[in-house]
Amino acid sequence: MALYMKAAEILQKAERKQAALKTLVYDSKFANIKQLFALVCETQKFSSVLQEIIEATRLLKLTRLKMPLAQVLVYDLLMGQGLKCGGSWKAVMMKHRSRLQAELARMKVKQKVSRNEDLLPANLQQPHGDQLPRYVRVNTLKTTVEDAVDYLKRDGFSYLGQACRLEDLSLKDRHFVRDLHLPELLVFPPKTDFHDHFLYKAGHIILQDKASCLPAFLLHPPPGSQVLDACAAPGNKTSHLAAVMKNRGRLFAFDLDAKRLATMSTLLLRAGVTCQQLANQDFLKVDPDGPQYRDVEFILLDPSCSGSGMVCLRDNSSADQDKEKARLSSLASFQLRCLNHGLRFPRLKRLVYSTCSIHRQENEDVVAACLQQNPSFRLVPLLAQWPERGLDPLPQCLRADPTKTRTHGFFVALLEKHSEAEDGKQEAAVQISEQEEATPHSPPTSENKPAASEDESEASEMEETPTPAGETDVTASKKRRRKRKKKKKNAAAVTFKAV
Ligand SMILES: C[S@@+](CC[C@H](N)C(=O)[O-])C[C@H]1O[C@@H](n2cnc3c(N)ncnc32)[C@H](O)[C@@H]1O
Repeated sequence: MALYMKAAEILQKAERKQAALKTLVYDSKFANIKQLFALVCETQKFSSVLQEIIEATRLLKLTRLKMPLAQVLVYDLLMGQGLKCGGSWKAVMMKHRSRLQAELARMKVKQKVSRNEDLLPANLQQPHGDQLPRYVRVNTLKTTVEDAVDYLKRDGFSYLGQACRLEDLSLKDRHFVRDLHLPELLVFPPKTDFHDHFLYKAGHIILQDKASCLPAFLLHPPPGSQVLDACAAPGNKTSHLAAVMKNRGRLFAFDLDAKRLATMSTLLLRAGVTCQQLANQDFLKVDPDGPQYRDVEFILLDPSCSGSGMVCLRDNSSADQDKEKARLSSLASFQLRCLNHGLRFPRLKRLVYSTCSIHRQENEDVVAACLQQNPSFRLVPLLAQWPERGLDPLPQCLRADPTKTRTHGFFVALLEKHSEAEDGKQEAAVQISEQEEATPHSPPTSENKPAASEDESEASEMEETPTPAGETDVTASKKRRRKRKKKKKNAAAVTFKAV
């Protein structure tokens, strides 16, 4: 019953606009956050349907329930787990079950539809959280993709190989594939639950939406580098960065929220991350010229945003449009300040900016304003084969979207210092030689083109990868010198532990 009470409390607070749904769930300290989050999201999504059922059956009058709790209970009874969590209200609700079911059936007949989904207003009928594939990032700090695949096969999942098209990500039963864009990502049918799985509990796999894996993949700091994650908690991208860096180098991670940072510390420990230095600090107050940070070359900036891309968090109410406008404008100005601040780090080479927002105001507008204020930086064109581009005039950036990319809504831009563009190809070559030779997908640097290939799947594997075969001898010898230099640097690199 605690689950239902807590969900009702959160829905009521969200209705009063006390905070975003996600924040309320996060701050609730409820034991099973995932379960609570799913219940709250779904109840909110169906709230107009649930309200109609409750009113038509006069449930509030007959039971003395209040609307938010009634909505949660009716949702779980008719569309969810069937009130498996029990509690004192279960017996009461069971008495009214037939009438509630009959009312739901009557609504479907009236609207000539067969699924609960079809009762939703048109703007809510797009794919949502639990219809998206379950993405699983293999944590290469603890295992390999091959070993994870073998383990999952032995566990009864059926591996269909490498996906070649987006359609291959529509999976059923216990089938799974390797993602077509991100090499360490496995894709399962929606709602596949790994929370009790050994690989998850042991930190061998991380449950992370595909779009959210893009920033670390695209930034791709080489092992041994100095990297900064500006707004880091709860740390999925931080652990991904550490995996890309092979735990070598230094990874500064900041967050303002002490509680989220504490959660992050636990997650990083489970993921086997050792190169991090966490700080409960305002990123905007970090001194870019401070001696600690003067060698920072890569920054991941994933600041607070409206969360409008998170499918189950989409607020479809038309109320308070003025408030929403003001909120977006304040978020955008915070995001721009963070971005400008990030570009002040003296040795910065590349910065990746991402949001889980679908609003132009928080995405292209912020990046365009920043580029105007920082002419020494430019955008790196990202993954040529990614189907959803940044809005005009920034097609170099990526957007993600449930229908076009089968992910939550997301935005990513990669900014690079002009001077870096010149040796971008060499840098990429060094990175590639330092990664496993066989790594199928490599992230882009500026100006490189997808390698030509007649085989479509091979082309997608070689996406945005400069062709090492095309290097001149001079490039190759520079590469060797750089590699030797880097090896020396790595040997001297200090590994920081979480504080
Ligand atoms: C979108 S979340 C980051 C998610 C994270 N990158 C991940 O992948 O797990 C934004 C985070 O920024 C933090 N934050 C907001 N303002 C900040 C600031 N001025 N300095 C540092 N962190 C900040 C918030 O507490 C929140 O945890």
